[in-house]
Amino acid sequence: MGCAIQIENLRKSYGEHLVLKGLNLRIEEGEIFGLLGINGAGKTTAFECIEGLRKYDSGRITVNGKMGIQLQSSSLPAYIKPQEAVLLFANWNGTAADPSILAALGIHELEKKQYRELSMGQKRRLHLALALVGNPDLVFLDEPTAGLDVEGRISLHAQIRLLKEQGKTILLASHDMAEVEALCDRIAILNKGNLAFLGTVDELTASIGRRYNIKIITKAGEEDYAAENIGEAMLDLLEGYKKRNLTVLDIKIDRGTLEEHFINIAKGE
Ligand SMILES: Nc1ncnc2c1ncn2[C@@H]1O[C@H](COP(=O)(O)OP(=O)(O)OP(=O)(O)O)[C@@H](O)[C@H]1O
Repeated sequence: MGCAIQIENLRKSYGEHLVLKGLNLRIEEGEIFGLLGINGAGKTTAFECIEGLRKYDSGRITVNGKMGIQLQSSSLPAYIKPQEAVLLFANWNGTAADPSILAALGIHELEKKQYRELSMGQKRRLHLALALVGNPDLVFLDEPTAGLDVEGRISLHAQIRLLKEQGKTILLASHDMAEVEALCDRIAILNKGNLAFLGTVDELTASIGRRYNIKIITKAGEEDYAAENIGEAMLDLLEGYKKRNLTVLDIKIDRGTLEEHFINIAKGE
C-alpha cells in the first residue's frame, strides 16, 4: 500500500488563533480515514489545507493522486438540474461522467427537478456525484451525512464503501462516532490543534476499555452503576439488593458508547 497523503508539521493560524499546531499524518492508499474532533477542532481547516483551498503558515503536504472534494456546505444555482450540474462538472474536468456512479447515487431519478427543489439528502447525493465526476483517486467528504435521515445515511454509507472497493482513498471529517465506527479503517482525533489519537477504532476501544452502564429498578426507585466486568458486578449488585430485602423489578444494561470515549479524548479529559 502506498502513501496517498503525507502531512508534515502543518501549522495554520487565523490571526492570533493557532488552529493546527504542527500536524503530522500519513494516509495510506485505499483506506477510509476519519478525521474527528469536536466543533472548531480544525478538521475543515486541515481538509482545506490538503485540498489546496487554504494557505497554511508552514509545513509540507504531499498528495499523490487526483482529488474529488465534497465541501461541508456548497451550493449550486437554484434552477440548475442535477444532470446539467453533472455535465458542467464533467466538462470542467474534461471527462465524461461515469454512468455507473450516477446510477448508484440515483441522480437519474432527479432528472426533472431543479437544485432548489431537492431535499437535503438529494443535494448531498448530488454533491457526492459531482465530487466523483472527475474519477478521483482521493475523495474528501466533510461531514457527508450531516442532517440526513437514517435511510439517507445508510445509503450514503453504502456508496462510500463502494468507493473504497473501487480502490479510492477516502478522507472523512466527522464528529459522529457511530458513522466513523461503521466506515473508517483508521481515525485521527484532533484536540486543540494536536493529534490526540491515531489508530483503528478497535485500538481506540481497547485503549480505553468499554464500561457497562447498569440501571437497577426497584420499588424504591432507580439506581445507576458502572462496571468493567459485567458478570462480577451483577452478582455483587444482586447480592446487595437481596441483603437489603429489595425486590429487583427491572435491569437495564448498555455498553458505554464509543461516543462518550471520543468526547473524553477530543476534549482532552
Ligand atoms: N476563515 C476563518 N477565519 C477565522 N477563523 C476561522 C476561519 N475558519 C475557521 N476558523 C476558526 O478555526 C477553528 C477551526 O475551525 P474548523 O472549521 O477548521 O473546525 P472544524 O473541526 O471543522 O469544526 P466543525 O466541526 O464545527 O465543522 C475554529 O475556532 C474556527 O472558529
